[in-house]
Amino acid sequence: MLSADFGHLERDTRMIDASLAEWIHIDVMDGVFVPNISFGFPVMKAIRAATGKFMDVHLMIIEPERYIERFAKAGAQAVTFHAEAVDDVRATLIKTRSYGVKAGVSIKPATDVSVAADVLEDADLILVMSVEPGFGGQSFIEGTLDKVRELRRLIDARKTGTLISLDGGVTLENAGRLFEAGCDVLVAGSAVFGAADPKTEIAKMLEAE
Ligand SMILES: O=C(CO)[C@@H](O)[C@H](O)COP(=O)(O)O
Ligand SMILES: [Fe+2]
Repeated sequence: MLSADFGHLERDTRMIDASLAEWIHIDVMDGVFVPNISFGFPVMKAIRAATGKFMDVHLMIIEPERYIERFAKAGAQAVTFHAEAVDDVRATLIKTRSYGVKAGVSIKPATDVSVAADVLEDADLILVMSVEPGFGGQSFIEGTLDKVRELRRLIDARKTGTLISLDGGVTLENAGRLFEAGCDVLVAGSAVFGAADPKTEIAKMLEAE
């Protein structure tokens, strides 16, 4: 939703609600963990009120453990924090699950995949960043696909059922090979909202699976 028209947030949320997209992805930025500020609880609640879709909250904030419970109470169904923002990734995942939501951990492009691989048993979702977090509309970083392949192999071998989500620079052109590399979820912002027909664009991306 970062790429939505905030002047018409309800309209854009309802448009995604009527699409084939299964999840709505909410990017929360604090201007400290990343050099950009997006929005917080009131806006998230407005989005929640306009859709029944699964709400996937991506926290790009320092000290995320202070706010996870509030996001869960505000209607999030998955809450993902950044591994780089916490001292103890496993403990934060366990705490997140205790609030009754799916627990996700995200890794920045420069963060080693082992940081996520080490906690698969306690993670419902690994969010692999394929751009530097902070802004929509950036180009996909190819090197991140190796992380997806490695996580796919480990998740299948250890049967943890953890979902792999890829976030940043996803387009209709690359969606097919991202699914092929092992992604379960693709997050697309500018490619959807910048398309002439966003709903058709989403449908075509899903056909690429
Ligand atoms: O978390 C982020 C950016 O930090 C993403 O969710 C982007 O907002 C995705 O936007 P596109 O790269 O698809 O434009
Ligand atoms: Fe995101």
